Amino acid sequence: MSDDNSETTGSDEVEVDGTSGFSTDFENADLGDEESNQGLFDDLLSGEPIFENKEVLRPSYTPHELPHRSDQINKMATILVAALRGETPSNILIYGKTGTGKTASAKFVSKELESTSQKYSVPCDVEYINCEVTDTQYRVLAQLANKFIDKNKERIDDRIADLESVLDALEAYDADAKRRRADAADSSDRTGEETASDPFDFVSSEETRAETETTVSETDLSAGDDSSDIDTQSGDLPLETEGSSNESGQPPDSPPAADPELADTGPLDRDETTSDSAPLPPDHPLESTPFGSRSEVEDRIDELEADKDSFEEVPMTGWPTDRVYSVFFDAVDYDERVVVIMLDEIDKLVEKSGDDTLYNLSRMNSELENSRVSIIGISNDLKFTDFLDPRVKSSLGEEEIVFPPYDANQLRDILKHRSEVAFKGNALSDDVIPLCAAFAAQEHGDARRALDLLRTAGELAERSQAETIVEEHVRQAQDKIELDRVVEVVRTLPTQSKLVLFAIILLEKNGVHSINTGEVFNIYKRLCEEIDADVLTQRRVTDLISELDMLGIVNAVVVSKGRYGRTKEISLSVPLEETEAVLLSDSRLSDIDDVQPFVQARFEN
Ligand SMILES: Nc1ncnc2c1ncn2[C@@H]1O[C@H](COP(=O)(O)OP(=O)(O)OP(=O)(O)O)[C@@H](O)[C@H]1O
Repeated sequence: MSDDNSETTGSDEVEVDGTSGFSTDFENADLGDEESNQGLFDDLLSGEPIFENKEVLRPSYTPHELPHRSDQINKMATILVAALRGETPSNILIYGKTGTGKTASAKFVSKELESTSQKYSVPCDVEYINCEVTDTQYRVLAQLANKFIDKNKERIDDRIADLESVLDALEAYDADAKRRRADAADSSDRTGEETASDPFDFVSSEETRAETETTVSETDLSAGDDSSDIDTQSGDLPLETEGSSNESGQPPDSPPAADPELADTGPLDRDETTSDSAPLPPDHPLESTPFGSRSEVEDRIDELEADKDSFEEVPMTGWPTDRVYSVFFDAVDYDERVVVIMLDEIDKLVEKSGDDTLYNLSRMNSELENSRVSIIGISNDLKFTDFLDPRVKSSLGEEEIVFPPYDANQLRDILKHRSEVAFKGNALSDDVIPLCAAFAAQEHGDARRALDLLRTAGELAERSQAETIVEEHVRQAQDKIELDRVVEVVRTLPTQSKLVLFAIILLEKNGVHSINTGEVFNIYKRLCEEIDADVLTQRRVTDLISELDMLGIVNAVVVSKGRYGRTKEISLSVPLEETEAVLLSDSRLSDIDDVQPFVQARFEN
């Protein structure tokens, strides 16, 4: 490239001189950009977009409405309402095939549960874990421990803020008292009369309530409980447990704490130094608190700060599991509350690391003092409980909720709801939703698949700059999704299976129909030799062919050959060229250059 400026600017008209060189270059660069823009994006931008909001068709979107799931949602709510009464809800196992709305429904219910618990100031936390991602006991416990530590810290901050505002109120109250005292002294000086007693003497917050023998009214106590139920040593207010429910005299559905903020200051706030006489005046800032003096409030703040500092986050690896468990346990039990732990894809956790996590979680309640834990397990494998310890199995499956597959009509409703938000006014032709619903219902009533189809059809229509989505787009979308699935399955096959599949492809490519196992085996052997791979026995290769059949990549049918016995006839069930391309993208298989001779040699053995 030349150093000459006039050349690099690409325009002869531009003069470059020592003084104006910079600005001329700059202007020219703009011009150059404009000229070099070939409108790559302009065409695409010019078409009216079909989508109003594509995000609502993505799996990550949580819908506000879940048609055809009200039975399951109501059943979950009926079980979980116990948490709002301070009782422990039964554990729930949710089953159903993929895409039947299990996760969406469980998340919907837990959102409602949390917001209702906030509305009534009943402490209840829901934690969601996807066990496909978090699939060992260590990781599950560490993630839960850290989440509860964060929640505890947040609550402590709220409590400290509440207590600080009590201190502020005390200060203002004292200042006011002082001022009024001074006013009173002034006026008595002026009248020359002696004040018999100072009406504000006893209300100064500098003095302890113990000194003035004041008391805390019963409504000051958290959750409106009868004070006789409070362990005056620890200040704990035990949650109702089986058999002991209602011993506190609090009806299960009684309204929550009269003053949530102060109830929230925690079990330790109950004051042991209070006595029964001489109540504080009703407008005193400590009147509605369990504290007897400013210093008690300050001590409580210090205590909370110390608690906060004592929490130690669990690292994602490296600790012994029992230490992680104990941090998790303490974090959960720090506060009085009901905790619902939602374990999605719970079968993956059991498959990967056994049932220890579930065993530990399900026996926690017998040891927890302040809180209670309830588990919701979600699985699309109906048989995973067969691998569980019987104790875990019976504890986890206290309640079971089944999510049946959607039929085509139900899928149609679901798609209709979403499409109203997802697409522009007339973007859908009439037959699109019924066709997407029908395809997905054939699959196994999978709403995710139906939504994917609709979104992909929309994208294909958008790409072809069509104004409306039509049936053809849905069919193309179906092929594309199917191909994407095949590509993913083939890409992740083990090398030996890839070699078997490659052998089948080579035979098909060379016009061999009704391929039998022996033919596949001969070509497979040659391919192995070519890339120096171990050669499996013909019996193993037959097994691999059956696996490919189960994955839907090949079709293997047993046919009778009369007196020659029975044989398998194998054919490819996926598009040949695309599958071959995926196989050849594997670096080992791409070493095979000229495959023709192998196929020609197939009858030689
Ligand atoms: N009744 C419904 N109404 C609206 N959308 C739904 C409904 N059921 C499922 N969906 C949507 O279908 C998709 C899949 O649902 P979800 O993730 O809840 O399925 P799942 O049963 O948990 O599947 P998996 O077992 O594969 O996790 C999500 O995008 C969800 O929003």
